[in-house]
This record gives sequence, structure tokens and C-alpha cells, in this order.
Amino acid sequence: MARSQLITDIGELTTQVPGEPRLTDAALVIEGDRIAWIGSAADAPAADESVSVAGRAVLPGWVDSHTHMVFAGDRSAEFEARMAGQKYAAGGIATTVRATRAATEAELAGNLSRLRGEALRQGTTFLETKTGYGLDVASEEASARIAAAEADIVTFLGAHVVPEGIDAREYLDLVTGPMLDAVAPWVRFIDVFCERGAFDVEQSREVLEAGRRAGLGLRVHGNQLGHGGGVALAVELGAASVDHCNALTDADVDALAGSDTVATVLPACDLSTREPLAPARRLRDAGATVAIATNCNPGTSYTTSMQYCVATAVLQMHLSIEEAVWAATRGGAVALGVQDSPDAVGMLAVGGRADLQVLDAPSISHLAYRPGVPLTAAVWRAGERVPAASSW
Ligand SMILES: N=CN[C@@H](CCC(=O)O)C(=O)O
Ligand SMILES: [Zn+2]
Repeated sequence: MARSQLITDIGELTTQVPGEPRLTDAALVIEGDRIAWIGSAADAPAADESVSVAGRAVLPGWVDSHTHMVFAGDRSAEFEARMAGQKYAAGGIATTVRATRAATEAELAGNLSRLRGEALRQGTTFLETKTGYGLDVASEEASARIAAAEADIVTFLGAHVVPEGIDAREYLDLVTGPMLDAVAPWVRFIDVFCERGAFDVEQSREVLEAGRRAGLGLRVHGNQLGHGGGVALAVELGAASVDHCNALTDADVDALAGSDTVATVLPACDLSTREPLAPARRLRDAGATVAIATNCNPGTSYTTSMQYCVATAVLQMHLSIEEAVWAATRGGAVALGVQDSPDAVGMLAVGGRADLQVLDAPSISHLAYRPGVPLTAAVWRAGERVPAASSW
């Protein structure tokens, strides 16, 4: 029989199970990679090992549904210029494309593994990442393969920008043809940056329809830098999510509210680009499903901290702490299509994956009440306790 671990003396247990999202004085048992039992600490069964968390809060691991972690180099000079008043534009992506193409596969894998480890130790137990800094067939294939070795879900973002030295028509033929064929074994979704300076609505439609024909799910980077047609297109095509959602018309909000497309907000990116924050409160109030993700990338959001994003969503986007934690766990799961049993993530339920984090705090409200404080006390992913960082 699989090894069992009892985690007990949980002051506050956030399960995200509908109807019973939070328990107090709770305990849970992990058997192998699954949750075997949840209930009151007083009724907890015996197990092979027992860990008392001494009144701390326990919640599902974060589901980070939007990152770009396959890259080389950094863009701190661009960041400093932005802080001095320069506006963010899609063109900065070319800097990272040059560095990524010049890097070895071992360097790209090493950087991804470093970021993945950093995220995991901060409670991110389920991670999506994208290609999008290779932008030729060989580099995108390598990016997808490297990503698949480390991330839980990989998205193909060949349509990030049109790279230097090729015209848009020729590049779209590549993305929707040989590049798509090359990455297909490694990826579950296709994505497109539908924005001025990247791809317009008709080009984006072409990319997404090719991905759908190849059996991929759809995601869109939309309405980040202005009122574009990204959100409307995502809803029309039934995309799993549309991410950024900064500049929304009432019609965009209504369309999202009446759809199954998740609106993913990226608070750290909004602050790092000095763009107006995405209207998460307005989206929730209208009835849209909202997810929160880091958008970890070297250009617009170089953080792996879901806790920082949750705190910002509460403090500046006006979500309640429960709404923000839901958006950063179950919301991410819905955005990635991994919300259903038996392998659902972003919730703690008997029979489900044992992905959880313990906070050095008595309740989830401390995530926003104590912003910037590293509150992750312990993390379990698929039933295994995540070791602390090794020293270098
Ligand atoms: N918006 C498009 N792509 C990334 C930024 C990429 C970059 O600037 O390197 C994003 O999600 O913010
Ligand atoms: Zn992105």
C-alpha cells in the first residue's frame, strides 16, 4: 500500500470544494499522490507519518496558467527605461528572441528548471508555459520539447510577433504549417498575441483555426495595450482563456460573462508595464470566470510569485481574498481545462491530486494582509513534499 501522511492541526483548510470551501481545525491524509481523507483534526485516522502544522492555513497549490519560461537573457535595461517613462511595446520581444536563438538547449532547460523550482517553492504546483521566443521551426520545436520536460501544460506561441527577416504572410504560413507540425507532439494549446505590433484579428483567427484543426485547445493574448478584437475573437472561437484583458469595452465584458472563456488577469504584468490594471472586479461582477496568473517572462513580468499577484488582485483590483485565491487555483485550472476529476487541480478533494501548500499564517487573508512576506511554509506536489532550496 502507498505510504500515508497525515497533515493535522490545520487552523484553516481551504479546499475549494463547492459548498464546503473552508474548514477549521482540520486534517487531511495523503496516500501516494492522492488525498485519501479530509475532516476534523479530532477524527483524523492514523498514518505512516504525521506532520502537525500547528494552526497554520493550508490551501491548494497555485495553478499558474500563463508563463513564458523558455528564454535566455534578461531585459532589465528595457525595464529601467520603462520605469523612466518609456512605454512598453511588443517590439521588445525581438531582444529575447535573439538571446534565445543564441542559447544552447542545456542553457534554456537550465533557466526553465531554475524558474520552475523557484515557483514550486512558492507554492505553484501546476504550471503552464509557452514557446514564443524561438520563432523559427527548429527553435520553436526545441522550446516546446524543453518545456514539455518541465511544465505540466505547454502552449505553442509561434504567433508571438513576426520575427525579423520574414514578411507577415510568409511567417503565418510557417506558423500554421511546418512549425505547428513540429511542435504538435509537445503542446496542448495554441496561443496568439492579438495586438497592435503583433497580429491583427484576421491573422489571429487564421492561427487559431489551424491550431484547432491540429487538435489543440485555444488561448489568446488579447486587449493588453488597447481596445482590440482579441477578446471578441477568443469568445467567438470558444477559446479556453483570453489573457491580459486590460482594455475592455462593455461589449467585451458582456461577451466574456456569457461565455465559457476564462478572463485571465496578470496583475504583476500590469504593474511592470505601468498599464491600467485589468478590471477583475468588473469582470467578476458581470459573471465572467476570472483566473490570476504571473505571466512570468523577461519582458513584462519577471516574477514567479503567485502570492504577489494574489495580493495585488486584492489590494488594487478589489477582489476579495477568497475570490483572488479561487482565481489563482481553480480559476487557473478552468483556464487550462484541468478542473475535472479524477485529475482536477486547484482543489483539495478526496481522490484528487495531493497538491497543497502550508502558509506561515493562520488564514489566507494574510496573503494580502502581509504583502511581500514569503509566507510559504511547506509545499506538497503529487503527494511529495518539496525540498527547500539547495544552497549554491
Ligand atoms: N504580450 C505578449 N507577450 C508577453 C510579453 C513578452 C515580452 O515582452 O517578452 C506578455 O504576455 O506580456
Ligand atoms: Zn503572456
